[in-house]
Amino acid sequence: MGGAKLESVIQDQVQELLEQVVAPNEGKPLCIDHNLRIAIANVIWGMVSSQKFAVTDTRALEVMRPFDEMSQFIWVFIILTICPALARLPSWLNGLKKVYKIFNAPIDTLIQPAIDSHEETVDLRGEPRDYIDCMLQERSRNPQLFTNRHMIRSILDLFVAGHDTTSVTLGWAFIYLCKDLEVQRKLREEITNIVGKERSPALSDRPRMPYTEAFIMETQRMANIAPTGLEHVTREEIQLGGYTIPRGAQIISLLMAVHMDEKHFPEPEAFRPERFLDDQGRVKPNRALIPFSVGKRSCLGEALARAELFLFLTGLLQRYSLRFVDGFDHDLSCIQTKAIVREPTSYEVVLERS
Ligand code: HEM
Repeated sequence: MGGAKLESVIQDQVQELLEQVVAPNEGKPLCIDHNLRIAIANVIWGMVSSQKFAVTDTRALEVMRPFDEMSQFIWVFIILTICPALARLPSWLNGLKKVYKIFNAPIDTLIQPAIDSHEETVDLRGEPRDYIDCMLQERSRNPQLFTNRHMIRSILDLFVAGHDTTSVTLGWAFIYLCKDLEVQRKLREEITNIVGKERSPALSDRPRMPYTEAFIMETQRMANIAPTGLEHVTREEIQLGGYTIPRGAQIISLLMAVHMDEKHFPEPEAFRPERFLDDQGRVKPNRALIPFSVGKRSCLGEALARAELFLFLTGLLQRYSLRFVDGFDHDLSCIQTKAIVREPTSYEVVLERS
């Protein structure tokens, strides 16, 4: 799927969010988080299948349900890790039956039917319409490369890696905007100056919007939604910072430790987009900002995530100002049960047309 098509998939979701969710709730307390989660799931599903879902349609979000409910049956995996032989018991005895049922539901109702219909309509030599087409074209060139199960698994990977990460980052961005109304004013001023009110913000506006860019960078630095990278294994012995790390060692990078290091970011606890701007107000990159990690196995969805963050934020702030409900202030605390993604505790915002 080309960049322009992906941009319009995101813009559609932003417009629907504004028209169907925000407009009817103008001036009222709104927990926008749930609708953001639907919109981001729909963007991923649009990229995977070209199917367009309305922002009130939760079918794509259902793909995330098993992962959201994982804590309920995590004990099954713990017991099977301690005693792998139990996996050979019938699934109704070792608890796996319930796990399979929950995981298979979105595969049976959404993912497999989409793969089946793509198999009937794909042009194996033509321009791929979406991710499923790309996979089918690749498999036609090399049938041994992967199976149907691999394909389903890789679609689930896109949801797991690309869903909470993006929607939670937006959730933090709204908190920072409500906590610092001066930052919000500057951001909205830049949107008005560069985009105006007549058309929707586009990715081509981005190079001319350094304050917005700096705001997103500072949000990612402070929010640290992925405090660590994924696990990696060293392929050979390396020397690092005076330590010898043997071949085959498991490595997890602490991205948050870099973002909160005052050597790289003075007064790291302060939210200051200006730290990413030079004297002339141009974006000043900092190599220590690594929310997507670094190297060959860094985030595969960085470009998509950055496009989503920009278009959702600017689309919303173009038309609305945001504030917390009277008398409320978020203390930047996170939900403790989410082990991988740092998610803020819930809050409501009031959106007023500007
Ligand atoms: C703000 C949003 C996002 C953040 C902060 C983020 C961050 C990260 C981080 C830190 C890693 C681990 C890299 C490492 O261990 O070295 C990662 C991996 C990955 N991300 Fe993202 N991500 C985001 C959005 C997305 C999106 C939208 C997608 C795709 C739809 C995606 C797909 C992936 C995949 C597939 C990997 C594994 C890459 C590999 O192992 O080669 N991410 N991401």
